[in-house]
Amino acid sequence: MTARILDGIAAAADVKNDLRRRVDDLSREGVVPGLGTILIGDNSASRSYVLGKHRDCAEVGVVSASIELPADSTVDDIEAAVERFNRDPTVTGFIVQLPLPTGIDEQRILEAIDPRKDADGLHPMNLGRLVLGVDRAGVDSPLPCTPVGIVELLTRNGVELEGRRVTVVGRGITVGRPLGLILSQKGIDATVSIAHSRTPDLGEEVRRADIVIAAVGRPHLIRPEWIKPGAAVLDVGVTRVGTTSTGKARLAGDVDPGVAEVAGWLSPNPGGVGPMTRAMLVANVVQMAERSHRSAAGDPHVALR
Ligand SMILES: Nc1nc2c(c(=O)[nH]1)N[C@@H](CN(C=O)c1ccc(C(=O)N[C@@H](CCC(=O)O)C(=O)O)cc1)CN2
Repeated sequence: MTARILDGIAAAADVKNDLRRRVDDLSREGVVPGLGTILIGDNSASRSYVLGKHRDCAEVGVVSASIELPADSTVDDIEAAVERFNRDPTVTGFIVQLPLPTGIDEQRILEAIDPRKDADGLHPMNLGRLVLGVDRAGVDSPLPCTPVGIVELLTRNGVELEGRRVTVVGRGITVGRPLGLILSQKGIDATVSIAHSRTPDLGEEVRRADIVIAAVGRPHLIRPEWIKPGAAVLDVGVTRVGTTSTGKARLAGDVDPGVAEVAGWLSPNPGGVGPMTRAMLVANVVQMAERSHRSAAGDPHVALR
């Protein structure tokens, strides 16, 4: 068997086509959604992801602004940048690119973001709403981009989630933890296990899964012999494993390439979950612009707090 490809570039293009129409509708009402990004330090992968986010915004007519700070910035410097975007009316939603330089308290920075402008859905108020399974007055809170991108990639390819066993490998804040909550929500109804670096027999956890999502950053950790034939496998993690002869970074995903011979579906890496993460960020920004426009127009169902 050779796995069918979960093509993130194609699915992200479809998502962006839908978004372009929503952005056009907003612009007819004089509203232009705006993304802000804050990049601290000189991590080349982070820089490339942020550039991709600005490119995606431009493709659909969302404007974007960036703040770049040096690696030796203090918490106060970063909080000042966050405050600038909190107050900037042209920025509908913004993100602080992670990881932050060593020594910076990530939680403190995320908590400084106005939850109404939290385009990553990583503010404790928005994550708390996800845990509780509640919306504000029927208005969805922003959800973290990679988990929602994974759900979209699966559903757009017709991979059923209801009643399926999903093993998520990784318990980080941007992927594993929120993904487990989203997949087990009412309406999606998957049965989820979260495995991690201390799981005693990872192979055993992966073997029972209909869907495996690997987000740990350990090259080729997921072995072909662990995969249930026909399962869907999503490769999220990426690790730099050296440099090519032309000096470019050589990258490896979390999934061994041999998995393609056993799985029913496989997301390439690159070209799978990454483009969907970016598309979902643009979707969050557009949704936030729609919400604040409706609220300003006096829609009683949009109570913003
Ligand atoms: N503030 C955030 N920081 C981080 C997040 C996040 O969701 N919010 N997630 C990851 C990184 N990430 C998003 O920022 C991200 C990772 C990968 C890609 C992507 O498009 N990958 C491409 C390859 C692109 C390239 O090589 O330059 C692909 O997979 O095809 C986008 C976003 C950690 N930080």
